[in-house]
Amino acid sequence: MMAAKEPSIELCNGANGLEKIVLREFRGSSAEVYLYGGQVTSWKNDHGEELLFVSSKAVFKPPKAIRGGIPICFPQFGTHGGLEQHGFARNKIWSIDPDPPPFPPNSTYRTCVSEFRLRVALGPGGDLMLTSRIRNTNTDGKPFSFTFAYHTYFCVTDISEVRIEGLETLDYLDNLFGKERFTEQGDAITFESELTMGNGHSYVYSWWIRFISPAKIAIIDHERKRTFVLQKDGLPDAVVWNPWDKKAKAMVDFGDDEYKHMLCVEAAAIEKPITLKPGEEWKGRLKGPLPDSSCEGLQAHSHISLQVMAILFRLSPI
Ligand SMILES: O=P(O)(O)OC[C@H]1O[C@H](O)[C@H](O)[C@@H](O)[C@@H]1O
Repeated sequence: MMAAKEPSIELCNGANGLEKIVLREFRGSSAEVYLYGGQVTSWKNDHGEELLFVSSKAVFKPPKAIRGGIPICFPQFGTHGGLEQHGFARNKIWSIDPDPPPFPPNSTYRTCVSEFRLRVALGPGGDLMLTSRIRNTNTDGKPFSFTFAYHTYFCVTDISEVRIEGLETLDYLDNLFGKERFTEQGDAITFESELTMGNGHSYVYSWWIRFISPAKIAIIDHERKRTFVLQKDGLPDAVVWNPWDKKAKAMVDFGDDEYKHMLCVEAAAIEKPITLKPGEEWKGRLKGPLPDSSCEGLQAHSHISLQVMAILFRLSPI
């Protein structure tokens, strides 16, 4: 029998010399987080199987966001606002700061000052949990509003053999059809050819959905007989995305056929932006229990044995 390894946290150089943190757990599960983007790029179970998708063409070079893993979309999801697509958190070099000091009172950072702390935790059984805490640290009394998503890229065996459960009969806004609101009628979302919805509109590649409750989404990979159950707190919306063939070909950092092996299911707060008054804090959590773990296993995170880091960045002065 193999001896159990000690849990460990290691800071090392990743692709293109960018720093990353590697978390390892007793039974062999692991996770990797790049300081660039505060982005999780790998999550492996006890058998060393990769659960997240990262494109073979991903560019690990700022300012291009890393294509895959779990990019953080903040303070704006998509193009809904005046910032670049998905905001700029994924394009920042984050820093490890276990105990960030308060901002100095005479800080030059103004209205949009916010403090963002991310904790990435790997549970003893290999479950992954991401917790974002965002605080409005404005000293001028102004509120701060943002939208947010954990843009999780799951690795799937064959997209045509995947089903998503938990988003049925919910309203969704279609990103390809002028952001019109529809209600999904089907039993579960499948991707048999191109993404099609039961509303007469077909060939839908991208949409987002208001997700009311329960806060669980199951992603079933039939071919591998694997089920991811995604749990989320503080994140009422969900986004499902696969670029499909044409968009895949148009993306420089994505292989032409890689769309068959990935699926983004994103825990998000989009439809109603989060607004924080000065001093207020918001928390958004994503829990990824290991595939095939039972629902009871979702509680295992109360025994987090590795706590990685607190990450702090400040938005640019205006
Ligand atoms: O290419 P990116 O900026 O990383 O965005 C990737 C995708 O993210 C989301 O899921 C959006 O719904 C898509 O419209 C977008 O294409």
